[in-house]
Amino acid sequence: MSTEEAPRRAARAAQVLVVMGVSGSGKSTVAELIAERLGWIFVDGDSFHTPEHVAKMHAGFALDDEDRAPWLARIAAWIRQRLEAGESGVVVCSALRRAYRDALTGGSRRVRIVYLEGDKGLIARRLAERQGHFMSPRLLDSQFATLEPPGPEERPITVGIVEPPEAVAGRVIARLEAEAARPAVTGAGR
Ligand SMILES: Nc1ncnc2c1ncn2[C@@H]1O[C@H](COP(=O)(O)OP(=O)(O)O)[C@@H](O)[C@H]1O
Ligand SMILES: O=C(O)[C@H](O)[C@@H](O)[C@H](O)[C@H](O)COP(=O)(O)O
Repeated sequence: MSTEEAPRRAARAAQVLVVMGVSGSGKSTVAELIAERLGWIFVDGDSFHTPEHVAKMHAGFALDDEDRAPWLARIAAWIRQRLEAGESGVVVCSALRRAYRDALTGGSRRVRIVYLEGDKGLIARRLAERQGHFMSPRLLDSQFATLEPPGPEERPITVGIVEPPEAVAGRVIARLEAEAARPAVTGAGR
């Protein structure tokens, strides 16, 4: 298969990737590359936050479950719209807890969790260098405390984040391609 054919293959059945992980794990950077390479619609879940919640996080206060519920509902609606329209997409969302991810997937196998896994030290260094973002780097401890890494029953595509973004994105796409070549294993799902 040529490198040009690969993305087209993955795009055949509409699906949505939820790129998750703690703040600074590289979600926005990597998800945008994945979407670009696959030609899928991209949205950053940060754009679904209210100005009040952006200000809260900027001030160094973590969101709680109550804060997050309407944000997750807006992202879930975006996901549903993509699937109903038969469009594939990539959405960035920290989706730290299992319950948040269940709200996003709605139990659909067409919504895939992509987990960017990295250690706190590396991510703290990247956050310290990140410019122009509202999120306070002081919230990293709280992000790790809230994180419930996805279990195998969630069928996550888990990738490390040590390599450059292009390589991390490439690993995710390679996993999707490998699964597309094994339809009997992944199944069409609902
Ligand atoms: N794989 C990577 N290698 C090196 N730097 C990265 C990598 N992924 C992201 N970064 C950098 O780390 C910072 C956090 O990435 P970002 O995409 O904003 O994370 P998130 O969306 O998860 O908060 C950014 O400055 C970004 O350029
Ligand atoms: O659930 C949360 O605690 C917040 O919503 C938080 O996760 C936020 O959405 C982003 O993660 C911040 O932006 P970055 O992840 O891009 O730093």
